[in-house]
Amino acid sequence: MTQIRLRNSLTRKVEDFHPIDAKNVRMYLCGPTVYDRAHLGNARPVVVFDVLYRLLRHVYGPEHVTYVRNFTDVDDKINATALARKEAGAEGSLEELIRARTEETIGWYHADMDALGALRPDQEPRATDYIGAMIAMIEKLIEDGHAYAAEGHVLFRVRSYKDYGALSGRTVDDMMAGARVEVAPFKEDPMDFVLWKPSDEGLPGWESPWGRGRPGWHIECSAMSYELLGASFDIHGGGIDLQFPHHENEIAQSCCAHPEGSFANYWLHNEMLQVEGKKMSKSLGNFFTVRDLLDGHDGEKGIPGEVIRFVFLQTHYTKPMDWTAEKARTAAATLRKWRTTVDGVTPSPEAAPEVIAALADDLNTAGAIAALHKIDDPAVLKASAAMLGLLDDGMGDWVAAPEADLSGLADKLVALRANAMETKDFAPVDAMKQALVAAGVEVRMSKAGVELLPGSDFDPAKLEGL
Ligand SMILES: Nc1ncnc2c1ncn2[C@@H]1O[C@H](COP(=O)(O)OP(=O)(O)OP(=O)(O)O)[C@@H](O)[C@H]1O
Ligand SMILES: [Zn+2]
Repeated sequence: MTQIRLRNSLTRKVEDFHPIDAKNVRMYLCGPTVYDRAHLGNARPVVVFDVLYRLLRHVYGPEHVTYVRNFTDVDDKINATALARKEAGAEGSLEELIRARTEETIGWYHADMDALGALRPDQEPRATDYIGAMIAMIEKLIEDGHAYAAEGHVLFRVRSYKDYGALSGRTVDDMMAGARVEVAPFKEDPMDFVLWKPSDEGLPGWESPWGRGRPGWHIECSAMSYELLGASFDIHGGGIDLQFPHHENEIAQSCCAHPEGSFANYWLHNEMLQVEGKKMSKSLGNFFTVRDLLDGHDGEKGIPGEVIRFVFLQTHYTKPMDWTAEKARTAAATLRKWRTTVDGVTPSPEAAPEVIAALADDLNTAGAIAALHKIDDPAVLKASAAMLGLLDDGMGDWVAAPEADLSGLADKLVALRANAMETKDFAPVDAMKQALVAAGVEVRMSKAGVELLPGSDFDPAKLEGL
């Protein structure tokens, strides 16, 4: 059996992965808060953990892996969008408008992530369906002295959990110095965080032993993962931005409420998609949505989901990355070439061992892509690309047969270059290159010859007159 190795944020080391039960390998990923369209950064964990899911299914068998990703459907931002609609004159109660907003957003999320070739998780629990489980967990924490009720709130007593900070590798005092902790009169300690809080009149709320209210964000994941995966499971994932405080708090809650378990044994964090060195995020306003990119926006043509996926996979998940149009162009050219090769081919039963080995080595997706480049057999290429969610028959619509005769143009460019060598006037070569690039064709010139590869924005009409 292939030995998977993963970088565990808990130990900060790449470790051999040993599941608790090879017949039921269990993974939990923090999902989106469903108040608006996902931005491109939100898609990175989805693609990264989709590759891990595919690898686990390959190694342990598809029926032996359980992948859970939640929807956070209770949140101030959801309430705010519904309130704004109500104020704008929308029909229905606020509750109905909130429900409509979350339903709509979940629909968008599914459509966008499907377009990126991500498999749906086995379970996609919604927080609002698990409020009872959250209340039960909070009651247990109070009973055991790890939490206390005050003024309609329930707070987790951070100093009651001695390992708090282990995931981030920092002490409580260090964390306090760096974090924006909310000081409130009802808190015993500023580090204590909310498990339950009162709901304002007219906003969603549930009856509880502490009055009408709603859960804090962190307890949602602890309760849902416990209900669906148990007190101990294998892998917990999310973006590095969630490591503190969200994941630190999840660990504290789960380990204190269920000391019989270990919660998650391996923690995996993806690095951020950045824009000019800063995390793409809603709050910084430096984002574009996955849908904008897929459909095209601001005069730019749309980028196929498969191309977006390929661009993500060229950077290791532990490294920050930028999105650039240039990366998309090169990715499209490669995919187009491969798609021509595998057209109509039945995939071989086995993926190439080099591709599996690269993925098993802490999801070395760039290494796996490099291995794909070396495969000669189209049937093996197709089977191997599937490990990365690429070259799927259902995702190839964007590759229309190029109507223009690119090989004729390549010959012409070779001739122009030969002539330019004689005359020392390279202007005609440059002009033709520019025209090709403007038509969405990638031009690769080497001593051996010229290769012309149509990208995702290839427009044969622009080649007229060349
Ligand atoms: N720029 C990014 N790059 C990679 N992953 C990201 C980025 N921004 C958010 N994520 C991840 O997206 C997932 C969903 O997060 P969440 O719903 O909290 O995002 P959000 O609140 O909409 O985003 P933001 O952080 O922009 O406010 C989380 O796993 C988070 O780590
Ligand atoms: Zn979570």
